Amino acid sequence: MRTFELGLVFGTTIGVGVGIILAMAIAWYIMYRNKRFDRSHDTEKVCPRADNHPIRIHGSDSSTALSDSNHSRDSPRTSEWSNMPQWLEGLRRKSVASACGIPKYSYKELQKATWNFTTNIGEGAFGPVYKAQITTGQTVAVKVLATDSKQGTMEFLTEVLLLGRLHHRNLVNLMGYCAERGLHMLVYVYMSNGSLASHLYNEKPEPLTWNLRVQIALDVARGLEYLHYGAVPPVVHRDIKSSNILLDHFMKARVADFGISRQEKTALHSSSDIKGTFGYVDPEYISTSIFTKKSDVYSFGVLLFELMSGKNAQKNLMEYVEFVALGVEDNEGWEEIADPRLEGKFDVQQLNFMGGLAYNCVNPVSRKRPSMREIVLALSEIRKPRNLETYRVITEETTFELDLQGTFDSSLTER
Ligand SMILES: Nc1ncnc2c1ncn2[C@@H]1O[C@H](COP(=O)(O)OP(=O)(O)OP(=O)(O)O)[C@@H](O)[C@H]1O
Repeated sequence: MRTFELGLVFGTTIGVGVGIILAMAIAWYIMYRNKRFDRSHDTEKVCPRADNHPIRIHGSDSSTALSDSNHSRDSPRTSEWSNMPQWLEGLRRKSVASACGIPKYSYKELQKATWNFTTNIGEGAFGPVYKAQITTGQTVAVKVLATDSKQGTMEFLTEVLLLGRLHHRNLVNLMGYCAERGLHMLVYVYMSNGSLASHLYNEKPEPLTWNLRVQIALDVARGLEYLHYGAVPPVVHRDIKSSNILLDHFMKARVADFGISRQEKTALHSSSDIKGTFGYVDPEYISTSIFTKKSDVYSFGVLLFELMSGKNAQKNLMEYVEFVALGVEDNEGWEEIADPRLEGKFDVQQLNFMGGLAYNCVNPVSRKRPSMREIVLALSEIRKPRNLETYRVITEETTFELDLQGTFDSSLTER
């Protein structure tokens, strides 16, 4: 019996010992592989998983009311993974690396492609933008994020992952990134016809035709509709304005500047955390500090008035709109606002419908504004000259009412 007990103790000790040695060997092997993975820069792609890392759709602003976009922050997996030892976290990253598929460019590649960063095409709040020709022969735009950025590389990569997931013909899609030498760069599709602002404000000789303006409005609406309803998690843009609408070779409009942290951007009031661009910011957001999809709708309404009037939103456009609205009655009167550069060449009915739609978008009460889905539907019908009657029927049947002086029935709308 005693011999049996001794054997049992001996056997257990050996078993535990072998188990510990085995576990240590496995841990060492995983760490070794992980290190090798981290070293292999050349083929590395962005790898943090959005559903495991808190995604700051637009900075660390916790007031964002778009609960869906904060979904990952509270997901059970976040806390599960955040307690993981570093070596296992590294292994997890490796396991999802191949799924990311966002090309990584080296600093040298982009340095060469931009002729040593001499091909500057503009400067935004994030930093300079360069035109570049990459090795495939494709022309791209390289946005260098400001070097004083407080954003860490991991946060940057998380955002790149989010941006890389967003693909739509009306978005300026991300083509790659670079995170090297303390610099963060984003590589975008090049938009050869510049910004909508540059076309509206006399920088280009030819004024935009009315039909093109309607098409641009619809393009932008579709891009925003995708961000609000097609993206997972949904994305609120937070800075819709004419300089963030870019035009491609075929004058197709695409929404730019979505999904990047806004903490570096100019706050409207130094004492508050309100972000956005003067002239476009939802007044309800200013008073509540809560940003919703409807805040994007407000900015889109301002953009529609900009398209109709050719007036700069940052130069008292909305005061002018309120003045013109006083003379609007029974769907008529918005023609007063028409851009003089159109020289009267526009469809009065279409312009009046667009005026009514825009006015609903800028309703001070956010829940009375239409959703981007409703806006796309309305603009698609406005665009078809013979379908204004159909448009009226659709708007009536879908319970919202395009009442120029009134508001949308909020039964279809949401925050
Ligand atoms: N993909 C692109 N293709 C062509 N030009 C671009 C592209 N992205 C940006 N630009 C140009 O670079 C300039 C700066 O753009 P950026 O988006 O950084 O700033 P912004 O939108 O003008 O201002 P802010 O950062 O305050 O919103 C703009 O003139 C824009 O037209």
